Amino acid sequence: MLVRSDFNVPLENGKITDPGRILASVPTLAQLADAGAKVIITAHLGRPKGEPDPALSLAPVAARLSAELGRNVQLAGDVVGSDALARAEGLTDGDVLLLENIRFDPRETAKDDAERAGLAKALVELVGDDGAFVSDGFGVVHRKQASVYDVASLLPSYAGDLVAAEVEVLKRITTDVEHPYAVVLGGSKVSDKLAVIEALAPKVDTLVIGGGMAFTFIKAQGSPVGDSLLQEDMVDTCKELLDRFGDVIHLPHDIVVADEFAADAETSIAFTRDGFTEGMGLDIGPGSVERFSAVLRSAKTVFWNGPMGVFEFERFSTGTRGVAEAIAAATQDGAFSVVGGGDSAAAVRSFGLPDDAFSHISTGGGASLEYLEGKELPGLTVLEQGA
Ligand SMILES: Nc1ncnc2c1ncn2[C@@H]1O[C@H](COP(=O)(O)OP(=O)(O)OP(=O)(O)O)[C@@H](O)[C@H]1O
Ligand SMILES: O=C(O)[C@H](O)COP(=O)(O)O
Repeated sequence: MLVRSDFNVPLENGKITDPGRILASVPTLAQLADAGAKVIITAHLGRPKGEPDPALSLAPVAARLSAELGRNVQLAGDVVGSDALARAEGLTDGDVLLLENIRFDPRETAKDDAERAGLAKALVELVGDDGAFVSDGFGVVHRKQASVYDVASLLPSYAGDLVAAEVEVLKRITTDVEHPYAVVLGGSKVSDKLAVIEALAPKVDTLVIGGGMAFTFIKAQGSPVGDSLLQEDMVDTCKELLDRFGDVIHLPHDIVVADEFAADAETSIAFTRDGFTEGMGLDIGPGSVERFSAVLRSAKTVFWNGPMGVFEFERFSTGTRGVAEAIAAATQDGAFSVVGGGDSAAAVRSFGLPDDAFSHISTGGGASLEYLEGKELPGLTVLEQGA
């Protein structure tokens, strides 16, 4: 049995700082192993450049998964090479084998269909032609990649329990949504996530934008943003979005500016209307936290993806904490709230907020967003079409 999981967890000095995605994957894996399947798991970590990168090895994941499953999880030394093949052949019923980071193989993310198909075939060889595929990495179902998409057309394929549960929750915030509906976007995957704004803006009452996402908009408003994260080629798109949806989009009006990207950086507050020419914006400012919190507290439905700042550094975590607390307060007042994304979930947990402070903590960031956008998710479509 081949299982695609999403173990793309945050790491700090080789240590997993939030095991949420691993824990969410355990029930499906335990069920399969308990039923006596020979379980071969494929997953990615980070964005290696199509070649092995020891810093992005799945070794810490294998160790944590072994502990959570209460079974030894072997880690193959390669993706689909001789070690993976030998280990796969040696599996007995109930054994669990984790393949090394699938993105160490350039075919995983190749644009060329034939290249991806080559890797998918190699994965099938590991489980044998009479094997099956369980797609359980919800966070990655928006990627048309070999281990998510192509392999599903070669084997009988099923959605795992995690994927099914995530889709169920997201359905609830795409149909008959209770208003006011607020979506909060932040984080660093600017080019991925700017594209969803056009689709989401007409559906929501409020679109709060913070984190690295905000600076392309601030530049579009005509203010300099120093060395902040910026998607230069999207500045014109952001101008258009502000023209069309200016009444829905809420941008930070103040920013915490750091003199360098460091935990102990010197900081100052800049007003967005003036901008700043030196340093980089690493958090939303205190005035923005207050304004964003006020609007979020009165929402009846909230979806949040992407931290408001570099929350990993205490000094730049205030904005993310403020937004998290406001959404938790709205939830307590009866709002339906979903927090999505590896780092967003990690942020919430690092503030000591319990998971049940929100209606649902999703393992999908980009995947959830694209689902809400109404986009077809290749990793789900291929399951519906069948092998
Ligand atoms: N102003 C900023 N400048 C640079 N990085 C930022 C800024 N604000 C937030 N970030 C970084 O964004 C990262 C998280 O962004 P990301 O878009 O990956 O969110 P996510 O919740 O993990 O969603 P996904 O699951 O789609 O990856 C964090 O590591 C955080 O430090
Ligand atoms: O973190 C995520 O959103 C998923 O694991 C997908 O990762 P990716 O954005 O690098 O494809």
